[in-house]
Amino acid sequence: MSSYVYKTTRRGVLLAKTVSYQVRLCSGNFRHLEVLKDENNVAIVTMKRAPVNSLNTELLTEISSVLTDLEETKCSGMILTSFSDKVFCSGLDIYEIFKSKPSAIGTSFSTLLEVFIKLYGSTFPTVAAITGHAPAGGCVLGLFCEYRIMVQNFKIGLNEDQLGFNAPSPIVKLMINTIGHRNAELALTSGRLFTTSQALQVGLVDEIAKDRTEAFEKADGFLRRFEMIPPLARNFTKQSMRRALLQDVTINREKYTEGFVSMISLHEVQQSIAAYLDNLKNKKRNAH
Ligand SMILES: CCCCC/C=C\C/C=C\CC/C=C/CC(=O)SCCNC(=O)CCNC(=O)[C@H](O)C(C)(C)COP(=O)(O)OP(=O)(O)OC[C@H]1O[C@@H](n2cnc3c(N)ncnc32)[C@H](O)[C@@H]1OP(=O)(O)O
Repeated sequence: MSSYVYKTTRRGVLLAKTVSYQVRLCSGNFRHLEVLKDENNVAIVTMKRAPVNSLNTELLTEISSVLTDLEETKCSGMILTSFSDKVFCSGLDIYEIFKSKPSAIGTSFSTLLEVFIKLYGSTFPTVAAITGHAPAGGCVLGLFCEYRIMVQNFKIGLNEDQLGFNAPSPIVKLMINTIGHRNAELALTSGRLFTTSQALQVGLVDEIAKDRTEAFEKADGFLRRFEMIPPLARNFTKQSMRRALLQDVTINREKYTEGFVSMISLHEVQQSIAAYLDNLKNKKRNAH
C-alpha cells in the first residue's frame, strides 16, 4: 500500500504546476522526494535534497521505496527530475563516502545498486528530465532511465577517474551500451564531463530542451509514444534487452559492493577525494 499521498490531476496541469512551483502539490513521508501522479498514473518524481541532490543513503532509500510503490500501483510511466534549475544530481554524497566506516560506504553503494535493479528493470517507461548538471552518480541515475532530456548549457558525464577511482564494470557496460565502445573508452579514461550539446552528439542524452518547461513537454512526449503500445509487449522487449546487465548486478551485488568499498577505502583514493573536495571548496571561494 502507498504510504504517501498522490495529487491526482490532468497531466498538463500537473506539469505546468510542477514547472512553475507555484503550488505545493504533494504531501508525504519523504524528506527528499516529491511524488506526484496524474490521472493516467504517470508519476513525476522530483529529488529535492538541497543544495545539489547528492545521493546519500537516505535519498537512495527513498528513491528505492518509491520505485517499489510505483511497481505495485502499476504506474504507467515515470519522469525523474530535480527541484533545482542548476543541478539534476551531483552524484554520490562525497561526504558520506569520505572517511566513513566501510559499512556505511557499503550501505550507500548497495542501495545505489538496489535503485539500479528497480529503475533499470522497471516494467514502466522511465525518462529523466535533467534540469541541470549531472556528474558521476547523477549521470548514472540518468542512465538507469530509458530516455534522457537535458536542459542546455550544463554538464553530464562519469568523472569518477578525476576523483581517483574507476567506474565499476557494470557502469562501464552501461556507458558502452549507450554511447558505443570508442566514445565510452575516451570518456571514462579521462573522466570527461560533456556539455549538453556534446552529450546529444554522442548519444548520452536523447534530446535537448531550452528550459525546464520544454524538458517536461518532451518527457511527456516520450511517454505518450507508448500509449498505443501494449504494455506487456513493451515490457517484454525492455526486459530482454536489459536482462544481462540486470542479472549480473543482481547476482553480484555483494561482490560489486565489496569491490567499491575496498577501492574507496584505499589510502590513495581517500587522499584523491580529499584533494577533490579542496578543489571544490577553492572553486567556490574563487567564484566569490
Ligand atoms: C549499470 C549497472 C549499475 C551498477 C553499478 C551502480 C552504480 C555505479 C557505481 C558507481 C558509479 C557511481 C559512483 C559515483 C561516485 C560519485 O558520484 S562521487 C560524486 C562525484 N560528484 C562530483 O564530482 C560532483 C561534485 N560537485 C560539483 O561539481 C558541483 O558541486 C556541481 C554539482 C556542478 C554544482 O556546482 P555549484 O556551483 O552549483 O555548487 P557548489 O559546488 O558550490 O556545491 C554546493 C554545495 O554542495 C556540496 N556538494 C557538491 N557536490 C556534492 C556531492 N557529490 N556530495 C556532497 N556534497 C556535494 C558542495 O561541497 C557545496 O557545499 P558547501 O560548500 O557546504 O556549500
